[in-house]
Amino acid sequence: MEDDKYSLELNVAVRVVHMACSLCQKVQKGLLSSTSFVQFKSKEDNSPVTIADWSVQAMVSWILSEIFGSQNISIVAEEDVQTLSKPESAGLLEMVVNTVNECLSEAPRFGLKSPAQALGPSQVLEAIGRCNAAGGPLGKHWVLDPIDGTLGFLRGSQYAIALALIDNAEVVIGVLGCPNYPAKRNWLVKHEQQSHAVPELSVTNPGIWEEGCILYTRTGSGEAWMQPLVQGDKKLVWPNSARLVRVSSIQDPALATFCEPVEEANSNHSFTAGLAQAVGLRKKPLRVHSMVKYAAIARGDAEIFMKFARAGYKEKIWDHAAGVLLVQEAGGVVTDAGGRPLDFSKGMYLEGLDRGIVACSGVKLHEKIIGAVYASWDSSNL
Ligand SMILES: Nc1ncnc2c1ncn2[C@@H]1O[C@H](COP(=O)(O)O)[C@@H](OP(=O)(O)O)[C@H]1O
Ligand SMILES: [Mg+2]
Repeated sequence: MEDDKYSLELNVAVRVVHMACSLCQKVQKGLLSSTSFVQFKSKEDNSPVTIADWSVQAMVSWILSEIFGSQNISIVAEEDVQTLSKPESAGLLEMVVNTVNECLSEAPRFGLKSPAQALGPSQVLEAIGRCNAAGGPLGKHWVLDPIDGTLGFLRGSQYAIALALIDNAEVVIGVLGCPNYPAKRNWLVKHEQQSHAVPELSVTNPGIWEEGCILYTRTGSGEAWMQPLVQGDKKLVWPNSARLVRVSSIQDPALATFCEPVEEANSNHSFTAGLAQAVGLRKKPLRVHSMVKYAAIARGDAEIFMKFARAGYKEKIWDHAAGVLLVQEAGGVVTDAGGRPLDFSKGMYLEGLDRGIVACSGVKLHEKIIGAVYASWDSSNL
């Protein structure tokens, strides 16, 4: 691969995800310290959406459009603009506009340009609405989950900002912002040792949470990088003490840690418990909201991530693209439960996904899990 291929895209993506992390941290602090109504359950599946989801989507869309040209880019992102456009949402829209403008005014701190004038409501709505591209097999598509794990965000726990670039069906760039996942190595493992009874990764000591991290990678590089978040009002200096991360070298199931969603509704915990027993995993599952699970595998803090959604649920590309590339470039393997690569060519859904998703630090653990799925599927209720 040419060394500089996608380098501008990667550079912009990392900077804009830093901005998004800063935005989310501010909104999360506000959320946790007040009872004001900033949450809005609106989606068809009744999942929560907050002013931070819309604000991040508007801000990222505006920056990408400024740099690459709004006519030239295709963005596939989670949030739609309908709810926010309704007259009864005027108060919410005002909060979003203010949040977006506050964040954009700080763009120079992250090496990007602020707008000449603050954006108005119609510009903000337009930026959100522009992210309704369908994706598909041809051309370049940016894929954004403005806040993945909104439930974790609302609970003051783990969430992620995920931005990926797909080029002709291949994920070529992956950037994951993890504002509550400290850059300190082995932090997760230490946390686990301190909280035997609570397998969910949650906020226990706010002091150590201040430093989140951003992980990023480029296809074919064989490298994944981590940067600490920019603190306070400091400037982002590239490459801002970025360091290489790598998957864990543990191959013995007895020593391996497996991650899964916190919510039973999003993945069948008893099925994965059966798989864990079948392959000889001894540790309790580490339950984490959002794509921070992919970050944990890429950083070597855990070895396995499994997700088995209920039959009929269609996984979305923005929930996986960035994380999958990060794990792969950091040395790991990600497939569906049939052992096939995930197909990012079919639009917003991972069409044809076989049963579930299995991400591992290495092929040996991966083969064991896939083998156990084959052995136990017919007797499961899934
Ligand atoms: N019934 C379901 N089954 C599986 N995944 C679901 C689901 N409902 C929502 N999700 C997805 O799971 C994501 C959260 O992942 P996790 O459970 O691993 O934390 C949600 O992302 P958002 O929070 O961005 O909506 C959503 O995309
Ligand atoms: Mg999501």
